[in-house]
Amino acid sequence: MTAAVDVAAGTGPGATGTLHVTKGHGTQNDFVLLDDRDGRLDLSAALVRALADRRAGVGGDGVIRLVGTQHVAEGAHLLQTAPDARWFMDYRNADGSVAEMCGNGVRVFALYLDRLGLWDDGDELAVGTRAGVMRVRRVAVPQDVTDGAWFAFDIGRWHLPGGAAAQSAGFDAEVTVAGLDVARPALSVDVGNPHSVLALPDTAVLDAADLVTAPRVEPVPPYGTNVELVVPLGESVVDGSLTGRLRMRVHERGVGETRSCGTGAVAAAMAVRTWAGPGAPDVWLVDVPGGTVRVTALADSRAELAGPAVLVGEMDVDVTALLGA
Ligand SMILES: N[C@@H](CCC[C@H](N)C(=O)O)C(=O)O
Repeated sequence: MTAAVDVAAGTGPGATGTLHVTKGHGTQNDFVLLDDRDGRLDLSAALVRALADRRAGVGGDGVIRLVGTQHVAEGAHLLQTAPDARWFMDYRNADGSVAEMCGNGVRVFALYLDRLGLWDDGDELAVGTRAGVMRVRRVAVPQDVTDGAWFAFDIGRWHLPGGAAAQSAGFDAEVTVAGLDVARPALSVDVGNPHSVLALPDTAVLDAADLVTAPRVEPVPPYGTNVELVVPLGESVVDGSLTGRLRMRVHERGVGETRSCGTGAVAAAMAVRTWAGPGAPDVWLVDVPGGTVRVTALADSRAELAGPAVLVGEMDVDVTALLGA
């Protein structure tokens, strides 16, 4: 079913009609999904905020619009190199801002396309995003993890914006987190979107962090950043591979504290791997408040993200009531 808002009236105050939405999550990073495959909806920041509102709306950390790739500005470029990327994930944070990428969102989007009968290219599904094309496939659930359907994809190249200097120092920024006493060194990691990762000594300190208050990052990142707090938990053999394990909490740009962040898990694992130096595991299980995801370092500074995706239900939203509240 496609969106049925009165598009002539726009999607700001005064919009009318109903909007059919689906609610889903990946390790409890939750999203409101809209089917706008024909690209008729001009999704306003006001509508995103209203849908994401946990009291007066549907509730979510973000809103994901499914749109035909040919209908978005980035589409022509994406389709030139990946003509099979027919569907684009237009990702918005709960505050209405546009984000380049959402790792948990890609998996939930893939399940949504499957549910709509739009995953029609066999084993692999090409998803267009502002950070490039993600090729999603189904994978087995790792040993000792209980969630249902798992999906994996190569998230592309990650890099340290601070370059070789940041790599050898292990940090290029300082982050002050409420509830923790001092400013701590952090490493900036770009995974298509910006992240700042800081290590904490143990899980008691991690639990003491107040992430209701936005962490202060110096120097101030020009486009904002997502902040990940991590505690390395050691290494063991999982499914035959030496695997590192981390606990992570995250404060997301445009949202606040969330129960998981896929790109954040990649940034955290790659930061810890950088700090550990040669011999560090390629595979990392990242425990977040909402579950566990797996990050695998690939050749050529690429990384794979794997984790669960769940769709929990659908509803028709009265747009006038939503925006009028
Ligand atoms: N939760 C997402 C990331 C969503 C975007 C982020 N808040 C940003 O603004 O960069 C994930 O799973 O990666």
